[in-house]
Formats: sequence, structure tokens, C-alpha cells
Amino acid sequence: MKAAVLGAGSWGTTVAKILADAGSDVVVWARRDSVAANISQRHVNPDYIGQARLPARVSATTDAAAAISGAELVFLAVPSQTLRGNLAGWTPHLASGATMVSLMKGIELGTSKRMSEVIIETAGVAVDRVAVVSGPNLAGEILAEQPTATVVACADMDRATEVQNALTTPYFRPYTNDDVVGCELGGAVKNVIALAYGVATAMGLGDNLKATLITRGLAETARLGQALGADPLTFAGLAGLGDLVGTCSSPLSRNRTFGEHLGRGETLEEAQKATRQTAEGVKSCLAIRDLAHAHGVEVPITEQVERVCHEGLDPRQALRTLMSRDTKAE
Ligand SMILES: NC(=O)C1=CN([C@@H]2O[C@H](COP(=O)(O)OP(=O)(O)OC[C@H]3O[C@@H](n4cnc5c(N)ncnc54)[C@H](OP(=O)(O)O)[C@@H]3O)[C@@H](O)[C@H]2O)C=CC1
Ligand SMILES: O=C(CO)COP(=O)(O)O
Repeated sequence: MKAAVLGAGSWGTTVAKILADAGSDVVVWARRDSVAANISQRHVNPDYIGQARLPARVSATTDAAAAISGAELVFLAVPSQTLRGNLAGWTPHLASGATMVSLMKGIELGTSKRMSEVIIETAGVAVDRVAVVSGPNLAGEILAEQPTATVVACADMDRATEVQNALTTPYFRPYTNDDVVGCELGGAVKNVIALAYGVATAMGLGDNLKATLITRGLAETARLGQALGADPLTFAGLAGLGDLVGTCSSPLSRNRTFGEHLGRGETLEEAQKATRQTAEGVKSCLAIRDLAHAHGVEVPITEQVERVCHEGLDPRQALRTLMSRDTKAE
């Protein structure tokens, strides 16, 4: 089986390793010549995965057509806000029938669309050709082959099973699910809650509050998910609670780390300068807030994260606002 991974950041490179370890030949598309050369010639990608070595079955190119050509599975691992623009260039090279697999955990600014919706719209593919992979999957741990599980969601269960098989290794255990909406929403909203968790961590707030953020964060994710047609049970699974707990509790999380910078009183620009890699929640909080408002759903934590990130609100005021909302039944 030939697989393409479009995006050579920390997650694209890690998934390339998983696919190769599971038996596929993998071609990664990288934006930069130096990244492609490092992967193809030295089997490393120091910009994103430190000293970890990649299997010989992984090569890379900056030529997207060459990466995509003949690939039965095409994995997408670029920042969510650039996907639409990237796809415009990639779509002409896609083989008819190839399965498109989103590895991304964001919501598009301006349209509030999920990544699978952007793929369907921009690449003009049928809904059953698009799968999503989401779960507690911090790249740094997986590179070290520390075991974890994930979810492969697709409307077409045969395709979900095909992707599941392509990703199954002794250290990576995918489950299938047909709830694409729930899995994508779980992955995107947890990044916003992880920002809040990071803020709370840096402010020295207690474990009770952190547990409350996770629990009430999951409640607002499930509320929004239900309004969008997701299965509420998905949020109790790996793509919901699993990813939320994994991300919030790990210092490896870029979103939590970004939140810690904000919680220390840094501005958005200062936090962006201090952290290099993609922290999807920073932009997605705007799109998720808009999506929730369009469906009449309350997302109080997301709203406060948006105000701290983009309106310069003092995190202490954000906490006071959350704690003084009208009391209600759980
Ligand atoms: N890292 C993780 O542990 C996990 C990440 N994810 C999700 O995977 C997605 C990708 O994240 P991740 O790999 O971690 O991000 P990184 O920041 O590690 O890498 C981003 C990649 O996208 C490329 N890129 C940046 N801007 C553009 C652009 N305008 N057009 C095309 N390519 C671009 C970068 O290239 P360059 O190096 O040239 O800038 C780089 O290859 C995100 O949605 C994230 O939430 C999901 C699960 C786990
Ligand atoms: O999605 C992830 C783990 O499942 C990665 O989280 P961060 O993007 O916050 O590092």
C-alpha cells in the first residue's frame, strides 16, 4: 500500500512513521527542501521530531503531485487554517477513489467548518471518502513508541477499517467509529480547553479547578456536538474525554503550553513568539464560539479563552466571570 502524508510537521512525520511501521510505503510532502532532504536522505526531521529516526520506507518530497500520485490513502497534516488553500493545489493530483484522512484538530475561521467539510467542499470528494483520525495522540510519546489508542471515523466503515489496518502497530491501536462530527469536534474543542487548563496551571490554580475545567469543558463540547448531530457517547470516548485529559495533563501539549504563557501575563504576540509550533485552539476558539452562537449553544469556557487570547482580557477576570455565572442544575 502507498500512503501520502501532506505536511511534515510533528504529527505528519509521526503518522508517517506509524504507517511505515505498519507496512506501507510512505511519501511525505514537505514545504521546505531541507525538511524533505533530511527525511529522505538521513531519515530524520530535527525541526519537529528531535533526534528520532524514521523507518527507511518513509521518503519525502516538496513535489505534492509526486507525493500524491498512486497513493490509496492521503493523510492531511497541515495547520487547519491553511488547508483550504493547500487543497486547491493538491486536488488535481488526487487519484479517484483515494481515501482522504484528516489528521487535523481545528475549525476554519470565517466559515466555522470542520476539516472534513473543507476537504469535501474544496476537493469535491464524496462524504464517504473522507476519514478523520483523532484521539489522545501526543506526537512526542508516539515517536518513542509509547503505546496509545485512537479513533478512525468515517461514514464508510470499509474505509474506516482500511485506515485502521494501515495504522495498527504494537504501539498504536485505532478503533473505528462512524461519528465523524463528534470525533472532529472533540479534537478541536479540547485544544481550546487545553489553553484554559494551561492558563490555570500558570496561575497556580488547584487541581479541583483543573478537574472542573476538564469536566465543564467536556460538557460544552458535548452540548455543541449534540446540536450539530454528533452522538453524545463519542465524547465519553478516546476522541472526547481521552484526548481532552491527555492534552490537558501533558506538558508536551502545545495548546496547554501556549495557555501557560498567557497565564503568566504574556500577550498573544509574546506567547506566539515563545512557542513555534501549531497551537490550533488559538484560532479555533473564534470559529468554535461563532459556530456555537449560530446554533444557540452556550460555550462559556471557549468564550473566555477567546477573550483572553484575542481581546486582551486578564485571565483573573475570565475566571471571575466563569465563577459568577448564574447557578444552575448540572
Ligand atoms: N503534534 C501532535 O501531537 C498532534 C497534532 N495534531 C494536529 O495535526 C495538525 C498538524 O499539526 P502539527 O503537525 O502538530 O503542526 P506543526 O506545527 O508541527 O507542523 C505544521 C506543518 O505544516 C506546515 N505548514 C505551516 N504553514 C503551512 C502552510 N501555509 N501551507 C502548508 N504547510 C504549512 C509546516 O511546514 P514548515 O515546517 O515549512 O513551516 C509543518 O510541516 C494540527 O491540526 C494538530 O492539531 C493532531 C494530533 C497530534
Ligand atoms: O492533539 C494532540 C494530542 O492528541 C496534540 O495536542 P497539542 O496540539 O496541544 O500539542
